[in-house]
Amino acid sequence: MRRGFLAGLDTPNSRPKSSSAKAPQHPTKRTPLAPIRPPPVSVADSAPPTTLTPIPNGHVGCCERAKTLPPPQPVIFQVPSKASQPDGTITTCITIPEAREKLLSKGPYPAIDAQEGCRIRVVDVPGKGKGCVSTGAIPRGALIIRERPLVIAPTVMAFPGNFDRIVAHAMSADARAALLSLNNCYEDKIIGVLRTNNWGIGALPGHDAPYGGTGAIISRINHSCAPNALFRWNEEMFAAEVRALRPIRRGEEVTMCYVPELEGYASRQERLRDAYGFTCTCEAVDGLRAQLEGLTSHSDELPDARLWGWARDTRARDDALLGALEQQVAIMEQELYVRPEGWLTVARALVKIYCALGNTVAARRWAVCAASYTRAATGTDGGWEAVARNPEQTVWWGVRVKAGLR
Ligand SMILES: C[S@@+](CC[C@H](N)C(=O)[O-])C[C@H]1O[C@@H](n2cnc3c(N)ncnc32)[C@H](O)[C@@H]1O
Repeated sequence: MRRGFLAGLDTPNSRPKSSSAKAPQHPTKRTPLAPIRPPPVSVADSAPPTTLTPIPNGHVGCCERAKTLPPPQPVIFQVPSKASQPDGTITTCITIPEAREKLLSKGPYPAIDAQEGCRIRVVDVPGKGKGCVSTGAIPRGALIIRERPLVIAPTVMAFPGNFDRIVAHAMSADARAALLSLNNCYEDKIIGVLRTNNWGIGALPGHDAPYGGTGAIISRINHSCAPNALFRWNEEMFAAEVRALRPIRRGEEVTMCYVPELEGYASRQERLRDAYGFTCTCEAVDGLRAQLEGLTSHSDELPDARLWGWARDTRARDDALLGALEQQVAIMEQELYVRPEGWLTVARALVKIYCALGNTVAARRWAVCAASYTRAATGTDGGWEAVARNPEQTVWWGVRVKAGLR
């Protein structure tokens, strides 16, 4: 059974409680498709690692009890310190001494303004337990919530047998109650809650290993294979952020994808069942998703050299580069695909092409798209809003026209 980022480290409590339940048959017949990324490396397949590959953004079935790794030396401490922020959420960090020093020396971290960063509320969602719905309309790229986690912990670690008790003891009564109120699809108490609710935050300063963060509200966000929101760890603020991947209506459920979206339907379902104990019934399927992987421009943006070559090539047609990009756009729209990396490879190239062609309307449209996806992924627009305002100011503007090609 392969689960999250680890396989072969099963313990009696490391399977979701309901994972043995037979999955309901999906109404449509689906063809399993090859994953876009190589399968995760199993720790059990190799010697105990000295460094671990940081997990990509997104949910992971994590915080495994490992039997084969050396005894852990976790340190548990609070960030930011109670003294610096008496009223804010204090994060209980489980890490190694080197990371502790780095994290504490980078602080004090700015306070989180709960009003600025919370456009969702937790409600009961039929068939999913609790979930989050938006309290108002949210444009693409906008901040939905910024939250300091209750706990951050490595997702791969040999946790000691008394881990639950040690962590619970280290936390304040309120934080412990908030953590333990979260959904838990495992038998283990705290490790189970972390595994059910962690979002990948990547490596910590001082420890090149994958970590996950669990938050009181962010961890209530349910999964969709066609999500409308994206998780991001803001290291400077020591906070988790969720941003909109497309415009979200007031009252709409906010969802994020717990698994790689381009992976085949069967594989996504398997991961969700194995790590989170549920079968996804959402609409997003695989019709054309595999083709996104095949389109070179999905992972490799058209290089500027090629764009310049086309822009100055008297024999090339104006639409020579547009066909593949438009095909990709059509597939992404049809498949409800919203990952910024896919859209940005297309949008950035289209801005340049339409600038070269001197097409203000189209250049602006794609610059707005690039700005909002960049904001969703990074928290800033990356300069694309200025391009959207004045595409004529870019170096690409009218290149084909100036070259006497039109
Ligand atoms: C991180 S929690 C999300 C919040 C959770 N629904 C709650 O009540 O706190 C993950 C768990 O939510 C449930 N869940 C998330 N997405 C779901 C979905 N699309 N369909 C059914 N259950 C889902 C599963 O039980 C999963 O283990």
